[in-house]
Amino acid sequence: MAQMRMRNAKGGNSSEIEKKIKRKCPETELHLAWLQTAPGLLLVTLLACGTSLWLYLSTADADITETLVGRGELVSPQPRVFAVPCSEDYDQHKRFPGCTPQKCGRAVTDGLVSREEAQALRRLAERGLALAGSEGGASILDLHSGALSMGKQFVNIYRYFGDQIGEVFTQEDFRLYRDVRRRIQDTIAQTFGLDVSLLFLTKPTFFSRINSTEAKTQHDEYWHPHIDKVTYGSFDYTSLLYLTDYGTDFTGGRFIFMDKDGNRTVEPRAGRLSFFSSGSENLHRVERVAWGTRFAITVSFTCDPAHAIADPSLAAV
Ligand SMILES: O=C(O)CCC(=O)C(=O)O
Ligand SMILES: [Fe+2]
Repeated sequence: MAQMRMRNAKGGNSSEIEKKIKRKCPETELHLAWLQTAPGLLLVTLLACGTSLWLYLSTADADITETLVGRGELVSPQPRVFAVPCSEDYDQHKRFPGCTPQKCGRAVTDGLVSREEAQALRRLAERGLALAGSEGGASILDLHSGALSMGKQFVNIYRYFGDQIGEVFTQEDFRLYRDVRRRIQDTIAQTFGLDVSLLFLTKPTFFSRINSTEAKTQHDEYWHPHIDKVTYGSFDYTSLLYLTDYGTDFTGGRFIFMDKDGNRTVEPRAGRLSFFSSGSENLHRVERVAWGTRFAITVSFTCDPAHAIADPSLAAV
């Protein structure tokens, strides 16, 4: 009973207040009535849409993605070059005149490695990785050090498989790797205006195989943003040679430059080479692979002779 009374009293109070408001501002009612007419509804709809669009654009800005090179394009013979100002990272390392990046940027070419060569390199990677592979979604094979993902860790193929490795890889495989490495080195030197003899292959250099299997260890988490010069130390110029096609062999797995004003992507394609200066001007990540298998090789170069490595070879066996 008491509650009923209270509700009645409250109801009485609120209608009193409404009456007072209407008495003080009769135009409020008029405005509300006008909004229910056809032009009024149109105006309300336009205002609502405008506000949503503004909200969308102002929050989506940071995620705007520009495709630098799409899967369907063929960039050949000259690389497509995108200049970016060099970061100060290189000041914290010893400088090597004629090599240390003074011009920074990224470039992509489809004219350096043929689809057939890419396929031969992919077969090489498949054969090597078939010997073991990670339990999670990312496996690597480093022909220089011999590191191969196995379960949750790595083994050294040269030690673990001994002479048998000569039955998995041929001299021709290593010749092809060497030949492609030389062409990449020449192209990097030409594009960045370097003396090619001052540029050296550095480690790690590895084949990667990525699929959508759930990560089991940190080694499987390939998608984190990173700076190669920070992650790998010796890198001055990074190159990535893709061995499979985005959209056909796999989905997701695009390469993403994470610039302050938005993302810029490179869509992998078999035989496509992407290369860039390794400092923080080229912060990047790999989009998670959603479906299929992505193969690539990371081949990188240093200006510091102390970090130079020899080409991988079967002589290591
Ligand atoms: O495979 C890629 O596209 C990128 C790999 C990468 O960022 C790296 O090896 O440092
Ligand atoms: Fe990287």
